[in-house]
Amino acid sequence: MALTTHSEHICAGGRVGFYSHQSDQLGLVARFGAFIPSRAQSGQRVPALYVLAGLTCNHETFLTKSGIIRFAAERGFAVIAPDTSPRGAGVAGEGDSWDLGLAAGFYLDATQTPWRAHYRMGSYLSRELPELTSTVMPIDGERLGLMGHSMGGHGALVHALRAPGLWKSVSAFAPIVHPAAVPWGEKAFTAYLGANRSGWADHDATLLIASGHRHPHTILIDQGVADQFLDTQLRPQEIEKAAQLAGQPMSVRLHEGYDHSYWFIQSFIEDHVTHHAAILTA
Ligand SMILES: N[C@@H](CCC(=O)N[C@@H](CS)C(=O)NCC(=O)O)C(=O)O
Repeated sequence: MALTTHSEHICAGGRVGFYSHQSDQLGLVARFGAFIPSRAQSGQRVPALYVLAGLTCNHETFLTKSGIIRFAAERGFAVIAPDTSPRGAGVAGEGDSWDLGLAAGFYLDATQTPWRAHYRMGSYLSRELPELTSTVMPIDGERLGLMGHSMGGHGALVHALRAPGLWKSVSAFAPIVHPAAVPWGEKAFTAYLGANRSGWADHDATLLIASGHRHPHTILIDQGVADQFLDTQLRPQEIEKAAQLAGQPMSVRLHEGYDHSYWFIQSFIEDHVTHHAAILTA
């Protein structure tokens, strides 16, 4: 459980830091970012928001660009930002395309050679990292919320629907809601999970809801209408339809003019922190 500290900085009265550790699940050194609010300095354990970034990003991106830290500080929330894929797995060609391999781990455990040895971000996120952060940081492991952007939005929805007892609250920005039916998901799932689509349903939020998975709290989704990936990769109407049919509480908000970038996230991040706070501090 030893952590290596790469840098730490005072921010919004708390501390933001970037760390690495030897991951059992990944079999490699893994990096993550964390914000610990000042409230935790008095020995109090605080709720944590886990934030999952999208394709091409890393463990720094969400903390740096979303503007979340100021709002987390006000609420007394920690923020934990995992990386978006293993690093150093040595899979041939893993850096060749931006939507597969490096920075494109899709928050799942690969079952296919050559990915399966190290591409285990699913178990890393659902088990190893929460255990680690609740052990070495003043975090209350019973009050964890999960949010993400794009590929990270997919990760947030899937993990929260599969483990609502661990992830007590969930929200997403421009998530890939139905990866089994869009090019990003089809490419990644074929490589990581194999061509047999029957194994994909457990990794697709729309299909999870259709097959009976539920989250007890409202799922908040924000989506920009000028997002360049809206119709090809994201299609929030798919999960909205599934949620309506299933009776899953969900709020899908469409925002005219906003694109896929962190400028969009920055514009609505406060609402997401408020959404999580209403559940985690109830
Ligand atoms: N590289 C892609 C875009 C990738 C992209 O937009 N990634 C999103 C997540 S899916 C992101 O947040 N990128 C980092 C950033 O905007 O800072 C392209 O050329 O179209």
